[in-house]
Amino acid sequence: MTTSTTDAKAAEVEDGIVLETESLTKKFGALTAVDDVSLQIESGSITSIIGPNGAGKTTLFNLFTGKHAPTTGNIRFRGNEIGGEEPHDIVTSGIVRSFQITNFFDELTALENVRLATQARTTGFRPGDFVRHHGGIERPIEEARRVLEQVHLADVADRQAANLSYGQRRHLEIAISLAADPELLLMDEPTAGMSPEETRETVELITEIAADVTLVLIEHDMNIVMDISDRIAVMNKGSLLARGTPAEIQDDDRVQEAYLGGGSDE
Ligand SMILES: Nc1ncnc2c1ncn2[C@@H]1O[C@H](COP(=O)(O)OP(=O)(O)OP(=O)(O)O)[C@@H](O)[C@H]1O
Repeated sequence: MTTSTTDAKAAEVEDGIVLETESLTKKFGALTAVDDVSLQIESGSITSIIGPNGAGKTTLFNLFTGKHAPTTGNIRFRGNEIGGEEPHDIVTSGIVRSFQITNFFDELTALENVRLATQARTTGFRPGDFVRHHGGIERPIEEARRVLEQVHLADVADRQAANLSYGQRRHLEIAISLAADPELLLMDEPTAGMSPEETRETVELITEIAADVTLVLIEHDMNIVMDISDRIAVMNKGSLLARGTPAEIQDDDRVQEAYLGGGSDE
């Protein structure tokens, strides 16, 4: 994303709030997975969502991406209600989720994988749709190269995805997400399973990406959470227990209690 595009998008965000939930609730039968959550995500910030197992973090992401429709309550993205919208429409509007599971074609190169994503955005071509032809691919390729550079994979652009290291494959996932030109990127445990070196590189990459894109992370590693977050939202048993800066969260007795009482994810 270019700086001018980012500026233009940021200017459209009222009060600097890019995503807002209001009394958001999701029930699965008798179970309330997300319970009356009102949360604001500021444009340009890194927000980490933390909480013990089963706290509702993934369900919250699934509500943001349209995988689940809210039972009650609202989700507004740049002022527009998106609760219950189709996943594809939500991606198009600017919310993209980066998956921790591999979500690309092993037999294609890194560049080809990202190019499918840039092509999907610029020409309507969908990954997996190899039959229809939608005209020129120079621009998508150019964009794909730029995105690979952004995630420090330019050197391995022509290597098959199958032959990338674990850390590189995870960065390729991030590249594919960025290729959709998101305004808000949701990342689910971006450093899970990584070596300390890969973790360090990924944390660095996340802070670089945050210059262009608003980020919301689900992250279990408290060192990373405290290190990179502007804001932390703590969930417990579906509810938003606390929200604040890393310093505020560290000092919050309710948070300590929830983690000690409810068991942590580690
Ligand atoms: N599709 C579903 N159907 C029924 N129950 C669900 C569904 N998805 C989640 N749940 C339940 O909702 C609650 C919240 O789950 P969720 O996965 O959102 O928690 P989480 O905070 O992401 O946990 P973890 O850190 O373990 O991934 C859990 O009790 C879970 O079993």
